[in-house]
Amino acid sequence: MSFRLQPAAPARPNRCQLFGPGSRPALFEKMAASAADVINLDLEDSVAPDDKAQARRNIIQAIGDVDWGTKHLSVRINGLDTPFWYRDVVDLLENASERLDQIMIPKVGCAADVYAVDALVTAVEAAMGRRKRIALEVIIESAAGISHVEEIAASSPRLQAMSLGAADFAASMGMQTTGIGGTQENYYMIREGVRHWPDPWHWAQAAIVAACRTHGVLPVDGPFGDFSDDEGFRAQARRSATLGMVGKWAIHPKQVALANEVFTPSEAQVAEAREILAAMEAAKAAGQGAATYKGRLVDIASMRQAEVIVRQAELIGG
Ligand SMILES: CC(=O)SCCNC(=O)CCNC(=O)[C@H](O)C(C)(C)COP(=O)(O)OP(=O)(O)OC[C@H]1O[C@@H](n2cnc3c(N)ncnc32)[C@H](O)[C@@H]1OP(=O)(O)O
Ligand SMILES: O=CC(=O)O
Ligand SMILES: [Mg+2]
Repeated sequence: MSFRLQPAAPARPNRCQLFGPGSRPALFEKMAASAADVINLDLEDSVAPDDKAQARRNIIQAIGDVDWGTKHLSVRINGLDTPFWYRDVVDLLENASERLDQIMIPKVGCAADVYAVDALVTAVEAAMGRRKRIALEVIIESAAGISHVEEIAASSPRLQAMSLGAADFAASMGMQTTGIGGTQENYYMIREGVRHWPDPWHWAQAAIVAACRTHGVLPVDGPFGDFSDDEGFRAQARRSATLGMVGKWAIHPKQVALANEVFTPSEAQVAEAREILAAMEAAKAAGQGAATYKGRLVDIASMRQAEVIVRQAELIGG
């Protein structure tokens, strides 16, 4: 381990981020009543250009009027390549109540993109005398974003979370698919005549997790478009959780329970983690750094692995 300790990511649950278009205010109360940890009110790609101004007004009003409980409340602004983003930031921070927790920046391609939003947020916060410091989250969803993922993760002390946006990522990379996340029919290997489908998102996810863990940011898996396919969602989410991601987006309310299920460690996982910690405490007391647990090696690294699971459960209240 480097002498620089790995910074901890923000200690808040982020198992599911539920999205809804800012142009459909009828959904806001339903989003607030959901079991998602994070709410993303959208001004970007789910809102048509002619509806952007009204969507901003809807969101500003709802931030103050709706009871969001303890949810982490985030608004996705428009990308820096559009004429909309600066007005999104200015209108939100001049007019929305202090209930707003976070701004999500889509299509981030380099650290300077985050710097630009941070500078504007900082200026408007100061001018308005806002007391709550707004957090930032970013979406990695372009070739530039994944190429600069590490500098983006290090770009601002406001940065709390980073998601993979599979739809725009696929488009930017020129991937031959219209699917949003999940297994891709033509991405397969053949062994002895049998097809196997590897995960085309794996490397981007692993790069995001490494960048996030280096800089104390929460790594999150983005959308899974086919909301009729529960098992497909589960499989994608389980792969993400196994790689170190803390949560996943829901683009339909039926995906919230699926994400919460996968990103909440099961009772069996937590019990096993606690048993490993106990086995290692006993080993240490006996002057040993390694022990046998259920016929397999556990050592001091196993304690760090077990602690990840116990910490996740404690964060969620398990
Ligand atoms: C690639 C990306 O950028 S993804 C992120 C941006 N995209 C989004 O934000 C899209 C979010 N999702 C949606 O807009 C919608 O869920 C859609 C368009 C996919 C489907 O909408 P609908 O056709 O209304 O869905 P459906 O009829 O299945 O809805 C079932 C119920 O869930 C409600 N519902 C639908 N979407 C949401 C939502 N996002 N949040 C909360 N409730 C919702 C509906 O109002 C309906 O409620 P009811 O039973 O009380 O009538
Ligand atoms: O914004 C999300 C995406 O998948 O694109
Ligand atoms: Mg996108």
